[in-house]
Order: sequence, then structure tokens, then C-alpha cells
Amino acid sequence: MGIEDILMHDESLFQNINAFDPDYLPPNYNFRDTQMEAMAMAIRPAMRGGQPSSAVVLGSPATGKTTAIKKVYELVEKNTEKVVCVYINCQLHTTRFGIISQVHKKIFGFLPPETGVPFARIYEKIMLELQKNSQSLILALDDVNYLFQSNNANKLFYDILRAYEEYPGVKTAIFAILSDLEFKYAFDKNVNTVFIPQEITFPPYSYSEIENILKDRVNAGFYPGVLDDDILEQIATFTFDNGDLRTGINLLRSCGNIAEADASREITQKHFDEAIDSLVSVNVSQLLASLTDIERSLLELIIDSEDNILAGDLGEAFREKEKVSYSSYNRTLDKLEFLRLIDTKYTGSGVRGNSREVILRFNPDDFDI
Ligand SMILES: Nc1ncnc2c1ncn2[C@@H]1O[C@H](COP(=O)(O)OP(=O)(O)OP(=O)(O)O)[C@@H](O)[C@H]1O
Repeated sequence: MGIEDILMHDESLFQNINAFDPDYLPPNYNFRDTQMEAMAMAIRPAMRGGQPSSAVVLGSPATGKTTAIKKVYELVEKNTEKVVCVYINCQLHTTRFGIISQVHKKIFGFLPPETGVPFARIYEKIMLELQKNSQSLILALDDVNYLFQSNNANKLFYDILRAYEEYPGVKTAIFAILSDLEFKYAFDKNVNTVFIPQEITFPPYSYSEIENILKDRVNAGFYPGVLDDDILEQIATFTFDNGDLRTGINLLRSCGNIAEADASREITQKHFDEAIDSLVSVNVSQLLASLTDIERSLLELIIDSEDNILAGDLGEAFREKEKVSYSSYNRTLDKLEFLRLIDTKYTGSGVRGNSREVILRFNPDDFDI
């Protein structure tokens, strides 16, 4: 097929290609009832003019936190005008001004001017409006750790949660969403005086939950018969072993694209294998780009050495090359293994860790290192 044929080819495998988009809100949203109930309980008092509770929403990436809050928000907004629900992606909005501007947009329908109006003025306008309408504000801050990197969290939490002191009757709560679990501790230290949250936890999905969710997505996104159960199981297995739900959803889309470019009416094993290869190669490129100089130096040594070099011999060569200590060599080797760029395997002889074989997990000819 020529390029033009590919572009103009009008038979598609996709019934709804948007079903694989990051912002698609799945109509079937299972396995998160407990968490959504907890969110609803925290918001419920506000629907009757009472005080809503704040929450920390915790869970690893792609466990459904953002989707859950958006679903709950939709339901709240469908049933009352007493609660203003604002969702902020803190990767996009990192300043107090940026965030309060989004709240302004939600309430008044437009952003305030970017210059000339101070934060305090916009803040006052918002709080007076909430006070006048007897409305509560529920502010969801997704990936809130980004606010801490810019040191803006503490003040913002204070502004929002202490609003009632200056504007009596105004009720506010914050849902702080975190996917970096280690960050939780830093978080507690930073804002503990004004922020007294309950915790809502999103555990990782099991294999069968992943398979179930991906199957729903297949039904929403592809025409019937495009993807059979065997390939779906392989995608679910890969997702469970190697990544998060987003990996699975992306794989579905790229299998579809590859099959379509092949003018096929269905997704075959070959299309799946190609999708996996390209995914793995993108991952390896990203990992390689993230290495420090010393890590890259060790990796180069492994690439240039004989097949399956022993860890002991590699260590000698590396210490010679970089003049580093034995423990620093070990740490660097562990890091490369952790990133899954290499494997180490015991040969069963030799002293301590030195008899491990070091094996590259990718073909260096395919990448710029
Ligand atoms: N229970 C589910 N049913 C259907 N789709 C789901 C479910 N949970 C997550 N997803 C899908 O997985 C993707 C990631 O979900 P979401 O963005 O809600 O996760 P998250 O926990 O907020 O992730 P992050 O921490 O990375 O922001 C989305 O495409 C979402 O539609």
C-alpha cells in the first residue's frame, strides 16, 4: 500500500478510536466502588450546607484515581448546585495564581487576566461569591507532589482551608491525589496543621481486573471480531507483568494501528508482536536517556565486553576506567539491573557476587547510547 492509500483507507478496525485516549471516561467503571463511596461520603455533608472532609487519595499510577474523582464530580454536579467541584492537574498548574485562576474559571466561566490583578483580589472575589451563594468548594489537586517541588503547597492549602476565618460560612475541602507513595511522608510534614485528611487508597489491579477492564475497552473501541481472546490475554499478561493499565490501553491502540496499516480486518499475533517490540524499544530509549554519566560509562563497558562477562571482571575494568570504589560499582550495576537494562545470573561458582554473569537485555545496535 502506498502512503496515500494508508491515509485514505476507509475501512477501519476502530469503532471508536477515542476509547483509547487518556481522557476517555469509560461508561463501565468497575472495581472502584469502595473508593468512590468514600469520596462521596466526604463530599456529602456539603450538599446540605455542612462541612465536607478533606482526603488524601493514594495509589500507584493508572489505578483509576483521576477517573474516580471525575466520576464522583459528575454525579455531584448533576444533583446539586451547592458544591463547586474543581479539578486541577498540578503538572499543568503549579502556582497559587495558576490554581486560583482555574477556580475562578470554574465559578465565573472565564480566566482572570494574567497580569495586573493580584492573587488576593481574585481570591476575595471567589470567596465572596461562594459566601453569597452558600456554596462549598471541593478542590481536587491531582499529582499534588508537583506543588511541593515549587514550594507552593503550604500557602495554597492554608488559603483554601482557612477561608472560613475571613469569610464565615464558606466551606472548603481539598482532595490531594498522590501517586508517588514515598512522597506521602514529606507531604505530612509540610501541611499537617491545616490539612486533616482521611485516606482513600487505590490498590493495584489484579490480573483478572486488568483483563476485565481491557476487555470492556476492546468492546468500546474495536468492531466485534477484531481482537480475539488469546491476544487479549497476552496483552493483559504483559500489562500485569510489565506495567500499568495505561500500557495495556496503549497496546490495544497500537495493535489496532499496526493491523490497520497492514490492511488487515483483525489483529493477529504478528501485529501484537510488533506492538510489543516498538513499546519495548521506546522504553529502552527513555531509560537510556535518563542515565547518569557514570551509569552510561558502565553500560558502555558491558556493551564493549565479551558476551556474558562476569561481574568480578567487569568491576575491575570499571574501577580502572572510572576510579570509583567497589561499592559504587555495585550500586551502579544494581541500578542498571533495576532498570532492566541488564540481567545478572549466578554461575554457581566463585566468590560472593563476583561469579554473576552480566547479560544485556537489549540489542545495542538498535539504539544511540
Ligand atoms: N476501573 C477502571 N475501569 C476502566 N478503566 C480504568 C479503570 N481504572 C483506570 N482506568 C483507565 O486507566 C487509565 C488511567 O486511569 P487514571 O488516570 O484514572 O489513573 P490515575 O490513578 O489517576 O493515574 P495517575 O496516578 O498516573 O494520574 C485511564 O485511561 C482510565 O480510563
